[in-house]
Amino acid sequence: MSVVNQDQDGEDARPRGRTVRPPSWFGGEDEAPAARGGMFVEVVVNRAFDQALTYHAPRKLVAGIRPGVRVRVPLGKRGGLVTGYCVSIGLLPPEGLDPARIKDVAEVLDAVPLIDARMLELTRWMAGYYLCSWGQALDAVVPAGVRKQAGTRIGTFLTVPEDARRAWLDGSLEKTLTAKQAAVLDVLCQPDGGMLTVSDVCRRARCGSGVVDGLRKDGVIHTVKRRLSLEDSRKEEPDDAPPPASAESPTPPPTKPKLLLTPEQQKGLDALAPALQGDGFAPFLIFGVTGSGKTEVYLSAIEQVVARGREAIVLVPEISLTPQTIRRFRRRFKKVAVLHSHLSDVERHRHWRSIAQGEVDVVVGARSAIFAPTRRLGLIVVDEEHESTFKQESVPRYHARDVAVKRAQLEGVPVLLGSATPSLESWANAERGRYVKVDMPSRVEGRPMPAVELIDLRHEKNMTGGLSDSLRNAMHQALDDGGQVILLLNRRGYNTFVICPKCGDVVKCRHCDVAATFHKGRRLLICHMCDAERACPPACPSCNAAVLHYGGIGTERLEREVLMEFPFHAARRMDSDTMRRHGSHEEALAAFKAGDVRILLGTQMIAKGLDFPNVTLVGVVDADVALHLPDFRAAERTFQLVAQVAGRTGRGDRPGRVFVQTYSPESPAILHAARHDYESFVTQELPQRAGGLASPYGRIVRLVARGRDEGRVKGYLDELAATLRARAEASVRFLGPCPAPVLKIKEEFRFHLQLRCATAPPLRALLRDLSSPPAPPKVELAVDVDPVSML
Ligand SMILES: Nc1ncnc2c1ncn2[C@@H]1O[C@H](COP(=O)(O)OP(=O)(O)OP(=O)(O)O)[C@@H](O)[C@H]1O
Ligand SMILES: [Zn+2]
Repeated sequence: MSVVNQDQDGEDARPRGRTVRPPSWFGGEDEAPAARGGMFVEVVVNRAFDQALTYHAPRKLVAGIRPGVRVRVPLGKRGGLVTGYCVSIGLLPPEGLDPARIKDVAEVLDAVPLIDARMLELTRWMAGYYLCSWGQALDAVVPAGVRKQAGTRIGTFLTVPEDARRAWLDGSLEKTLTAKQAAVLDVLCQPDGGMLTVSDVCRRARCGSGVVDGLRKDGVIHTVKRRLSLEDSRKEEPDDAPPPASAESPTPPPTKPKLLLTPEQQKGLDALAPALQGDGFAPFLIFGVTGSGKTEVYLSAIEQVVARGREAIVLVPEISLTPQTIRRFRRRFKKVAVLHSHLSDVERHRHWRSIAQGEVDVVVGARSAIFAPTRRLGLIVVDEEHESTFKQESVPRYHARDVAVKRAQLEGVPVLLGSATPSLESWANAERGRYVKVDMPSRVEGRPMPAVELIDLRHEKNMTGGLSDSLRNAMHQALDDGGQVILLLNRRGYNTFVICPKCGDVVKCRHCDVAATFHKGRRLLICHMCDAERACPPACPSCNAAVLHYGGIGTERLEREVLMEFPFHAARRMDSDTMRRHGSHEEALAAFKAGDVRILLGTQMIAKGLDFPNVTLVGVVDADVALHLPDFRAAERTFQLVAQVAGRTGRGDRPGRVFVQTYSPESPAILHAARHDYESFVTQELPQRAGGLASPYGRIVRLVARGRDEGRVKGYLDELAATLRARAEASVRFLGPCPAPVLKIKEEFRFHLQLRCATAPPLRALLRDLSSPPAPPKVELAVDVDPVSML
């Protein structure tokens, strides 16, 4: 039970409206603060500015204040209270600061620190690296549910003050009380009477609450308010609270014996062994083709670490948090916490507490699980390390893989980055000797990689509904042979654009500068940027021509084609339109696993990580979707997507086939993906990056200004760019400012500026302070370090 407010009684009795003592500026009439027995604390608040602020903790708060607890402190001219994190404590104020001008901490919010010293260090690194404030980084680390103490509540308890207790014990008090009042005192002065609510006391003393009220008015008993811990809050309100989301999941009985590692897996594990047994930072890149059994290596590595009494954090992309993945961990470890984005605040708080209390061995989760408050971390694993979803697209714009490497370094533990298609950044780090590369070049059980055929769409005559004759025939064959089929089309909706054949205008979203997508099921045009809907216009909005042409194929249209062509085989579409409901993802994958669904079609959510042995055919309906985006990673993304989806087949006893439909069969990304040849792709792609100082040869910071007034946004970014140019070292290269590839989103115009440099320090020095010129009203500036999205 954590005590937040030990003030006896008073709390309730105080006249309403009286607030906490106003922040005091130490005036001349007071003694020096240190002389009053206080301490000086550095506090970080969630504001855009970077420094920690110094406050004075008065003597009564000193006992409860420690680095990592949250405090309420006055901020600004009016001294309104804000919440911040105490990051350090000292007896003396920082040099040069007039102690007389230091304000008081008003309240300490946490009984135990929410973050430890290493997390403080990690967040400070994040602030410096990602050019955000320390407070913003701290708030990202501690989940909202923990900050709000979701699931706990404040209870009111009765106590007997010391003088009354003595009077009760020597019998002098009893004479002045009625029988019922005496019964109440009797209950409260019992050894277990320390933490009872009014209703507890009334029940035990068999009296009404009026008796208690009378005693309170007479000052014989007092009330205290205390925040109940999660567990006690639950005990107090059994009907109110949801059943505990157990961090310790019921462990399903092991249905399969543990796999015997293949020689290649064993070799990989042997390469990790010294690091797993040692105490030091050791980063590895596990480069293993699809189906090489990387997960098995992670599991064995984690076993070694858990056997030493340490904990492991495993990061996976959110879409890979499938029941299949979770089962694989739960079969092997008793105490697994799964952190996914559907957790309620209360569930997240419970997981967080049980991890912090050392009750969990393995934390499996998406991006933010990298901040899990483990006590004796022994290993971090980042699976599918190339996935762009590890990057957070709001402040702090961190990349969980890179934070994982930093955290491993600070905690002195090994970190495993695994992928069949590593990011070029990680690959370059391995080449430069920063990471140790562990190769797993073949599939388990000697299974061959699937044969890939490229279908050149320029020569295909008979394309309906997105399927070429060859792909169609291959599907028939695979299904007739009892196999299952995966079809990837990374574009949802029915038609991807609506165009006027007369004037050539495309119907756009009313709020964004993008073509609206036709969703036939809903008979609407929908914007994929802002989700705004509009009715299908009866005529061209620009020239009023009566007939509009609907073109471009999305998953909804593909589904219709598949249903018509294969009416006797159950098909399922998986995209964010059909998978809205919580649990629908699991349900669809279960039906596919059971063989009830024979054709699985969808967007990238079906392309990665799935392990279904009966899939004998994969079709990539349009490999070019991302190939021509204005983004230096377009080729890399295309390669990864095609190689990953191709890897979903041939994972069982039967060989797999892959058909890739493309208009660019000579493009290196597609050609090398078809040959499962990562290294040739990289060899070809890296030199393209070097010249432009693109990552991994250069560090990039992208500044995006946005606002409703186009001229103002443009003017501001131009001015900012000019200011920065004047200050920048010669080694910093400027790209822009110019309109962002998507000029307008949700009525806001966007301009961007990229700064590139071979090393990070000149960029950081340049961008630390972006306060001048100040952004005009209603213009926002986003600073994105190591940007992943360029649109
Ligand atoms: N030693 C082994 N013996 C037999 N089967 C194994 C062994 N190791 C792994 N497997 C099986 O091989 C399949 C692929 O393994 P896993 O999912 O770990 O591959 P992966 O390298 O993570 O692939 P991907 O990158 O494509 O997701 C799984 O079904 C797994 O159960
Ligand atoms: Zn829109």
